[in-house]
Amino acid sequence: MKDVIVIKCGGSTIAELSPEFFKSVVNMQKSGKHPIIVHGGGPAINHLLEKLDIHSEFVDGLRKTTEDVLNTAEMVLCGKVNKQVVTSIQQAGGQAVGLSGCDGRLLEVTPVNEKVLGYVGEPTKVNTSLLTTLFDLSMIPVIAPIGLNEDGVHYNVNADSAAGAIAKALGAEQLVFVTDVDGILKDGQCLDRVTSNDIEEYIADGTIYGGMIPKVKAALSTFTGGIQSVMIMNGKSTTVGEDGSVQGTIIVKSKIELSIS
Ligand SMILES: Nc1ncnc2c1ncn2[C@@H]1O[C@H](COP(=O)(O)OP(=O)(O)O)[C@@H](O)[C@H]1O
Ligand SMILES: CC(=O)N[C@@H](CCC(=O)OP(=O)(O)O)C(=O)O
Repeated sequence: MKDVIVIKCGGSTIAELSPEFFKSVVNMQKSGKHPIIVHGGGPAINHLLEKLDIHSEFVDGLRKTTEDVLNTAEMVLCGKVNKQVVTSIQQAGGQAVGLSGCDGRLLEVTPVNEKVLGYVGEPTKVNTSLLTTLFDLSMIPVIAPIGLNEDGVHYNVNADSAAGAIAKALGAEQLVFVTDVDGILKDGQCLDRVTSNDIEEYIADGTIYGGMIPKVKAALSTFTGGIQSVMIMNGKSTTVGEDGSVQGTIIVKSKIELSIS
């Protein structure tokens, strides 16, 4: 769907996003685009897990999720972070509706690897008509990455995967990852151009690790959905133009390569 811009706001940077950032999202909508925010909240989840003395660890950027971890993640993402983002948009003059992937069965998932990761889900189905209905009401959807399976069991979903699946399902015009680094770094330099083969190599040799892995995987997965460009950018310096253009560093331009805009 033309004019849909999916903006994934990482937990690494969400607290630092400026009022101007949210104003630019609202202006984007006023100019006829349909922005959707998908947010993370990894550091806030870590903080509450530590307070509750619940152990958690990551495997290739995905959090191993026991029932206690799931309950904590859901409380933080849906109860706290989601409502903070909704409020920020409303303070910037827009109208926003906060949803998790469970609301309206927005994000149906299957387990990624129940044995290793527990309650971690990979999106399989997106309720796109719920999102387009919100567009018709001039609402900006703000989505927390908790999904559910066919039986209604809740799963923790990496926010990058959720954003990729939503962008792909809607045939979005653009997918933007707002995070705490300028783009994909190698030996301290931000890379201009990265092929899908490079991505495999960089994951294998450790250049791309941790939280960057779900981002590049989500970026690659959107290509089959017709996305033309995926950007990774630093939330500390992010502004979004009214036309949906984003001042950033890296664009995935085709099915196989990332390149600077
Ligand atoms: N090659 C890479 N280039 C840049 N960042 C990388 C790379 N490999 C791993 N990372 C890590 O990915 C992090 C961003 O992912 P993450 O911490 O999950 O942020 P977010 O909450 O925004 O999703 C960076 O802060 C960095 O530590
Ligand atoms: C399965 C999985 O890893 N879920 C993530 C969901 C939040 C998230 O993705 O937050 P960021 O965008 O800040 O990384 C987690 O529990 O941290």
